[in-house]
Amino acid sequence: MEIKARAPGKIILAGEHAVVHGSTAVAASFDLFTLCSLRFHSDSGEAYMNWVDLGLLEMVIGRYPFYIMGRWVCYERFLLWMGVFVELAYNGENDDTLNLSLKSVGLEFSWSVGRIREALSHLGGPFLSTPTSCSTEAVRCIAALVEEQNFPEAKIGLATGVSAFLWLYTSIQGFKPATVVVTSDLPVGAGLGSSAAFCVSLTATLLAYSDSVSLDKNQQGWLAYGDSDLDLLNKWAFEGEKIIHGKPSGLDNTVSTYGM
Ligand SMILES: Nc1ncnc2c1ncn2[C@@H]1O[C@H](COP(=O)(O)OP(=O)(O)OP(=O)(O)O)[C@@H](O)[C@H]1O
Ligand SMILES: C[C@@](O)(CCO)CC(=O)[O-]
Repeated sequence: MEIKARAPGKIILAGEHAVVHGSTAVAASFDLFTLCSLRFHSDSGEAYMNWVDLGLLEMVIGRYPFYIMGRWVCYERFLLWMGVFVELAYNGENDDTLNLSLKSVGLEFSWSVGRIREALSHLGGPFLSTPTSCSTEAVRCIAALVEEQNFPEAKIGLATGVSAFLWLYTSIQGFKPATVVVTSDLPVGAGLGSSAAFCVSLTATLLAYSDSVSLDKNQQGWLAYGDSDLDLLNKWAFEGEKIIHGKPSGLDNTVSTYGM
């Protein structure tokens, strides 16, 4: 199953920047969105595992030639291995990786989940229902994972977004192979809240896959989060914003979460 979530940008009508120092601001969301989609590889992985298990079993049985109902077993084995190869070809993506595709900024990343676990599992997540700040130690470990990706120098400003992704993903979903694709209508760094829309849409897909929010996934079209779920979403998005901004006021993620 693939889940998609979208979150809008924001515009500040009065109080831009002063809001960071505690002043009141007036802001609104508007109809440019960041869209995030998430698909866990294990959705198709079970079938693949079954074929491999069967294949291994057959390898053992196949060593001993015998007849079943007048036919040689090796005929069965041929069919079985054909099945394994077809399944492997189908599930080319069914590996142990976490893939992040940032379409609108032209960046692609892929980590082995084993490597992410090695770097981050000692931090104690997943935290899911308890929005948790990225500690200095976590920042250091995540920075190592980002550096290993040979981030293009010209786009190094976007590295904070990738760090926020790794923190939100592992804190909410732990260490699962998946593919995440992000597209956006919003220009980056233009004061229109692209970082908040990034954090909100990403968090919304991650939470939608958890038991912490209640969504009727049988409904067609876009679903809306309920009030208490929006609160959890907003708090996690704020933790992502802190990684990107340092000391944000929380206005951007709040407008993007509760906006249109
Ligand atoms: N579509 C996206 N894909 C990846 N990262 C993104 C995306 N949009 C925003 N970001 C992250 O957010 C950062 C931009 O945040 P920044 O605060 O500089 O701009 P903004 O959020 O557009 O503006 P403002 O906060 O003033 O409204 C990027 O450097 C990147 O880390
Ligand atoms: C308003 C904001 O976009 C800063 C703009 O200078 C972000 C924040 O509130 O932290």
